[in-house]
Amino acid sequence: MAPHTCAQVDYIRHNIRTVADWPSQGVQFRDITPLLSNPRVFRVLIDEFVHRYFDERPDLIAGLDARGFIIGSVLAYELNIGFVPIRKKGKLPYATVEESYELEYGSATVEVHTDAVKPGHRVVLIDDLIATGGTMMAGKRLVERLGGVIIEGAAIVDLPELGGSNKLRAAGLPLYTLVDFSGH
Ligand SMILES: O=P(O)(O)OC[C@H]1O[C@H](OP(=O)(O)OP(=O)(O)O)[C@H](O)[C@@H]1O
Ligand SMILES: Nc1ncnc2[nH]cnc12
Repeated sequence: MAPHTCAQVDYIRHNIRTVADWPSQGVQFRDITPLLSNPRVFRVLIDEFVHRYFDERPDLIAGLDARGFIIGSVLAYELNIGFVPIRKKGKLPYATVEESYELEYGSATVEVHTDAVKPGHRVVLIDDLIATGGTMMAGKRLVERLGGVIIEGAAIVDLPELGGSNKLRAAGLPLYTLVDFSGH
């Protein structure tokens, strides 16, 4: 399938809203909700990821709570494969494994059901954004603890100045991101 063009990536970039000093002073929050509310740009966005993974035939998409659920579940549906939610602690009812990590503005623990990923399953991890990389790294560890094999981590936005994408690549996780934001 056709790879994306600059026009498609620019269209996505221009529909991400930046909110200064939210949720705390000094944070430039990259808000993806305009990508979701406009059906044309939402389709372009999802198609980017569908094209990326169509020939790869992963077994599962694992989405990170909460914004990774929005794009991850639609992507899994389009690829006709299963979706696994990696949730913030305390929301999943069955047996789980968990990992804790630091965020740009706080700390968190995520968990996944122990039967959600089978040994040898080929998994794409997806989220909206990579900042410090802590969330994606925790997702990687969870999938690998269950015996899954991660094809790639994917996100709409990378904030390279926060160092997460470099850290993840150095830890052996290939990454696919559509839009970089640096500075203000
Ligand atoms: O690379 P990191 O430093 O880990 O940061 C990226 C994560 O932070 C945001 O989620 P947040 O924890 O704010 O939760 P939300 O999706 O529920 O809003 C974002 O959606 C990513 O999941
Ligand atoms: N700057 C940012 N914008 C949106 N989501 C984030 N998650 C962590 N840092 C973020």
